[in-house]
Amino acid sequence: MSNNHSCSQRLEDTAQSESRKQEVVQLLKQIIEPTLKNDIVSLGMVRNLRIVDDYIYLRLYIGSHQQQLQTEIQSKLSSISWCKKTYIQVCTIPGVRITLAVSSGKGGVGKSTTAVNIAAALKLQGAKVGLLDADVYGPNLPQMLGLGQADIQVIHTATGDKFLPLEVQGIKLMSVGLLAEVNRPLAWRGPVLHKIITQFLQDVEWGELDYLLIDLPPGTGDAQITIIQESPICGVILVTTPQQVAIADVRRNIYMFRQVGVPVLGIIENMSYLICGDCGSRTPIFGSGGGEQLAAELQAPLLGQIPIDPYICSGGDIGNPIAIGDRTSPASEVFVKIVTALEGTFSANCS
Ligand SMILES: Nc1ncnc2c1ncn2[C@@H]1O[C@H](COP(=O)(O)OP(=O)(O)OP(=O)(O)O)[C@@H](O)[C@H]1O
Repeated sequence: MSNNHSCSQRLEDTAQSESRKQEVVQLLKQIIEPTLKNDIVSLGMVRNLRIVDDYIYLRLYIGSHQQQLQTEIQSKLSSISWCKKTYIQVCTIPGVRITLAVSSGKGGVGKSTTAVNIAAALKLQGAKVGLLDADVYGPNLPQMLGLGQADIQVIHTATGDKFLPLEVQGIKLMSVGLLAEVNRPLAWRGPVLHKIITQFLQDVEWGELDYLLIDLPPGTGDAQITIIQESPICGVILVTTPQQVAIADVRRNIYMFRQVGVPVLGIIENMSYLICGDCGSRTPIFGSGGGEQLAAELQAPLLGQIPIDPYICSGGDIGNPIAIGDRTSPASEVFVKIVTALEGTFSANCS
């Protein structure tokens, strides 16, 4: 009898907690992030929302310029009669306004190449840019920016010891590859991987950045999920090639972002076509239409279609990204178009 009673009491408590949670979510959805013009719940900024007794606990993932959202949340939730207090854990990367992830469903589609060239194109437009190479399975951003194995400096700050990013071509860079021994695979697993990644997210002294681009490992493993859950990512840029098999992998990738609520900002189709040096005609070597199909499916914009260009490959090998090294090339024009769209969305370049 008493067992039945405590059981039904527990069910009642759960139902109450669930209806309170819905009430909180509805109020939070009334708070609009002014630049992105969408509510903070849909933008994935509110995570780990829990109601315990008469207290609300949540994590707020924001850029350095969005601190006022904390006050707005407190004020909005103060109207709830049963709530004694709201506890907000603010998760931000100090000094960083906009954090974006660059992701792909599978390896080798040009995700790192795209991340480096977007960073370079943003830099050329006057933005302060950082690149976090979190591709633990194949960290190659240092090479793509012309850096060999360099020592990472650690500095003492008021909030503890921090890694100092390297600076190359005006772009700040931190890479798991810089911690690895040359020619040795990074064989981190489970808790060690989690710790290294969270340290990377929290313990780098970036200074003031308009954009931090995170080059994610391909696919949907532990490393990706940790980074997405632990960082204030405003949105993800998905890189794919035009063929169907690449697109199927991106679909799995998208599911992972939707779980956390991180919005997909757009699709970039890489290796879309080869331009004939003589007549300028375009040949779709790897098929066509994949990026458009994905964009339609996701209702996200197709930000750009990057041609196959031998300079992209050789520039990547010698550390001279095409967006800097050959600014008038068709590929560079696509990167300019992509960053113009990003700046239109975030209005982050305030220099
Ligand atoms: N548009 C392009 N034209 C010519 N070569 C390209 C192009 N995009 C990428 N490449 C080349 O393809 C190779 C793979 O690119 P990249 O390393 O950027 O892929 P990735 O998706 O980051 O791979 P992974 O995640 O496995 O590291 C590189 O040698 C790069 O120079």
